[in-house]
Amino acid sequence: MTLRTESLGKQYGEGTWGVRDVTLELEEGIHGLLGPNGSGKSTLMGILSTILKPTTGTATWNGTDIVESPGTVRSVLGYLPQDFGVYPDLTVTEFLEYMAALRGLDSETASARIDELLELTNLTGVRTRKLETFSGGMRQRVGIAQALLNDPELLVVDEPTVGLDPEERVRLRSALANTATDRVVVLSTHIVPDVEATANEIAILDDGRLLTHATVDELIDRVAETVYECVVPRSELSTLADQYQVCSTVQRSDGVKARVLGESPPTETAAQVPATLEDAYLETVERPH
Ligand SMILES: Nc1ncnc2c1ncn2[C@@H]1O[C@H](COP(=O)(O)OP(=O)(O)OP(=O)(O)O)[C@@H](O)[C@H]1O
Repeated sequence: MTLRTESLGKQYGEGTWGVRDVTLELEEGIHGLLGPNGSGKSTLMGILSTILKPTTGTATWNGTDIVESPGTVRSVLGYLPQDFGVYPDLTVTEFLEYMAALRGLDSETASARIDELLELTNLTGVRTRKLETFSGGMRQRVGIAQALLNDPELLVVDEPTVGLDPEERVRLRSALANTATDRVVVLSTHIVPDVEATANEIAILDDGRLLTHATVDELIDRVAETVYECVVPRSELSTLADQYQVCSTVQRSDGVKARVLGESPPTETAAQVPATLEDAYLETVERPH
C-alpha cells in the first residue's frame, strides 16, 4: 500500500496556498503530520481524502491517480475529520450500527465488526450509553471506531486530540496505535507528544511546505548533542534568546531554567541533555525556510 504525492499544491481561490509543492510517500504504519496552526495539515488531509482537489501536482494510491479516480481511494478510506458530528440520542452501538448500515455492511458482519472495534477503542463497557453523555475523548474514540467500520486500508485522522484532557489524549493515542496494522494511517496534530509514541514516521509542514519526512529517531538524531539546559537571571533571558533558540522556559526562584538549542554551551554551567522530538520539531519549524 502506497500513498504518494508529487509536487502537490492547493490554492484557495486566487489567494492563499494551503499547501505547495508537497512530495511525500507513505506506506503501512502510522505517519504523524505535524505543523503549527495554518501550516496546511487539514488541506493535505482533505486532498488525500478526496474532498479537496489539488491545484497542482498529483496524488496516487497504489499508483492510481486519486483526483482522476477518487473511487479508488474512497472505497478503502476511513476518515475522521476535525469536526466530527455524532447523534446524541443514540447509544454507541446504535450509532455504529447506523453508520455500518449506511456503508452497506450486512447486520451480521456489522455486529461482529462493532464488537471488535469497541474492544479496540476501549468502549465495550459503555456501549449501551447514549452519546450525549460522552466526554470529548470518548466521542473521538467513537469517531475512530466509525472510521474503521469498513476496515480501511487508508485511515486519515485530523487533529483528534484537540480539546481533550491529558488522560483522554493518552487513551486516544493508544486506541490509534492499535489501529495501525496493515494500513496506512495519517494522523495530523500540532501537539508533538501525540505522535511521538505512536508514529513510525513524521512529516513536518509549515506555511504549506513539507520541511521534512523522517522517522522519530532520525529527527531526534539531527539535534542530538545540541540541546542544553541552563539557569539564567530573568533579565538575561532576552539576550540568550537573541543568540540561541530557546525551546522552553521554567520560572524558578533563582532565575529562569531555559532549554536551548545551539552548537556550543550557552553558559559556563549549561548541561547538555538528551534531545527530544519536541526539540527536533522546533528546530525544523524555526529554521529559516
Ligand atoms: N477554505 C479556505 N479558504 C481560504 N483559505 C483557507 C481555507 N482553508 C484553509 N485556508 C488557509 O490555508 C492555510 C492552511 O490551512 P489548513 O487549515 O490546511 O492548516 P492546518 O495546519 O490544518 O491548520 P489548523 O491546525 O489551524 O487546522 C491557512 O493559511 C488557512 O488560512
